[in-house]
Amino acid sequence: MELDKMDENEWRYHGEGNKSLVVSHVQLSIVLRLLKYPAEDSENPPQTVEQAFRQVQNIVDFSSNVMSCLLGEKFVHSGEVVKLPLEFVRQLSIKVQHQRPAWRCDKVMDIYSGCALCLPNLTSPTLHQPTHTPTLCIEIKPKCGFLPYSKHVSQDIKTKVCRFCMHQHYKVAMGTWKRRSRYCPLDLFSGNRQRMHFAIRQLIDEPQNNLKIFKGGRCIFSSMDGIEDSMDLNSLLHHLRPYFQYGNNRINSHMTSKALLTDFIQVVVNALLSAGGGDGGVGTDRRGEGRSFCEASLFNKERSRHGSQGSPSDSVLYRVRQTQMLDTLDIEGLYPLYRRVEQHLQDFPKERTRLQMDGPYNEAFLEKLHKCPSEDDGSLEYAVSKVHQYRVAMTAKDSQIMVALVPSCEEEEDDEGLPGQRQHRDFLSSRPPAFSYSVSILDLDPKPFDNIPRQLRLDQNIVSCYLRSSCALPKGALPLHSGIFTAAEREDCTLLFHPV
Ligand SMILES: O=P(O)(O)O[C@@H]1[C@@H](OP(=O)(O)O)[C@H](OP(=O)(O)O)[C@H](O)[C@H](OP(=O)(O)O)[C@H]1OP(=O)(O)O
Ligand SMILES: Nc1ncnc2c1ncn2[C@@H]1O[C@H](COP(=O)(O)OP(=O)(O)OP(=O)(O)O)[C@@H](O)[C@H]1O
Repeated sequence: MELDKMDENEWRYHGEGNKSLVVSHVQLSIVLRLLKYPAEDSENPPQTVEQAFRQVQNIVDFSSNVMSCLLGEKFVHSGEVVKLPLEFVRQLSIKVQHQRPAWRCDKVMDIYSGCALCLPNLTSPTLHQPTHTPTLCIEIKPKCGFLPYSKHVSQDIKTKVCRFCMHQHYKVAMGTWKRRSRYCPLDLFSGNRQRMHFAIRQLIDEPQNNLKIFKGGRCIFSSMDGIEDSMDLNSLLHHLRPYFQYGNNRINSHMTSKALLTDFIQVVVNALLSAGGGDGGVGTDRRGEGRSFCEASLFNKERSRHGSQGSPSDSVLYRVRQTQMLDTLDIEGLYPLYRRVEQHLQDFPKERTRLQMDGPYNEAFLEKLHKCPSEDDGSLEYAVSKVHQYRVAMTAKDSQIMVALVPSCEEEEDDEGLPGQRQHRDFLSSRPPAFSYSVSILDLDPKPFDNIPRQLRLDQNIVSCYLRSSCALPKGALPLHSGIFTAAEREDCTLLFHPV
């Protein structure tokens, strides 16, 4: 990529989140991730070019120096900061505007700084020859995979029902989504194949912003619009069928949609549980023991109690959850420590730099994170360490897991593998067909220190909204799933017990 010869026609809209917009190159396997600003700031950029550059550099440093150490290098691609010609960025912004979902247009792309993050395109890791099968890619935003165990938790319900399941009530009440998702992160992180299968099935039913599926780098399945559902299961099945019908005894046989979906989910589960050549083994995540089931999950409680050992210790799920669990105090226990730091910074504003509240995210930051007294000794250092740990946990709770799959026969032909990535590659020896895969973790940006009060307010709103919905239901009934199964819900449960 030659930065002085950038042409907007060589880039297309790829996707966006709350704070960045991503475009992909039409030929090379790379993406550019550009910052977004609130639309009201579009006339006056909220930061200088130097600040924007620092923000993007901080993202790279946080990912490569902090998150990569915690999550494992094999899963993390930190990318590099690039400085783009402003005219290119302006033309690009005009070009992609009509493809952006309306609900994301409260923010505009940064056209002033020219700073962007250049990353490998994890959804189309190989340049396909016409004969090659396009890569299938599944992106999951799993959210928080454990129940808080902190003594500071004031509401008992938080130790029984997970944050995601409670948040669903709040999101529907606020009009963010039309329907509640029946996905529960604790099922996905459980390491129990049936629970994981169930969780992914729920994501397919109601993807919200937790699931996207790509084929050859193009998004083929997602909830593109916040309110209207634009995903179509039949079209997804149509895309998947060729991947699951080749080989062995399936060449001429017709798979039912249910069997096709079961195979597909099984391949994803295998990838999520597998390791890239590490030592394997079952997780020994003692802090989460006995608290691995969310009472709002629809998955059969008895079954889950008898077989959820946790994910293997070198799997992506284990690493993400362990990092999330750096939030040891819960926002309720953390907030007073935030106040201690905030008070100190009000008295001594210059200390913000020494304490690395906004970076730089280097080895010294990692050391602050690790060197934390086990008990609160009333010190500023304790508070700073806990705040840093909490922010790292927040990043892990908001990250995405990307699983790229290539049928393994393709892989044998093309010994180059999945270029553009440091590989976590293995063969999945599930029932046919076999896939080779790579697993990555995206969106590892630092969460601002000043966001912490918002976290507390949101936590309170989520819990009170959930408790209000519980009061409206008959005694003993948990609000997410009232126990009265619809035909569709029963169907989902039977899918679990198909022979595999
Ligand atoms: O607070 P949460 O759990 O709702 O997470 C926010 C996400 O909402 P979600 O519930 O996943 O739909 C939210 O995602 P959406 O915009 O809803 O797709 C962002 O990821 C937000 O992060 P940031 O402020 O952009 O850095 C996330 O905010 P942080 O809490 O991670 O700062
Ligand atoms: N390296 C990459 N390769 C391929 N696709 C990517 C890559 N990085 C991001 N994307 C796509 O772009 C989308 C938006 O990116 P990202 O999640 O980083 O945005 P964000 O604004 O930081 O999200 P959030 O809402 O969590 O703040 C992702 O959901 C993913 O589909």
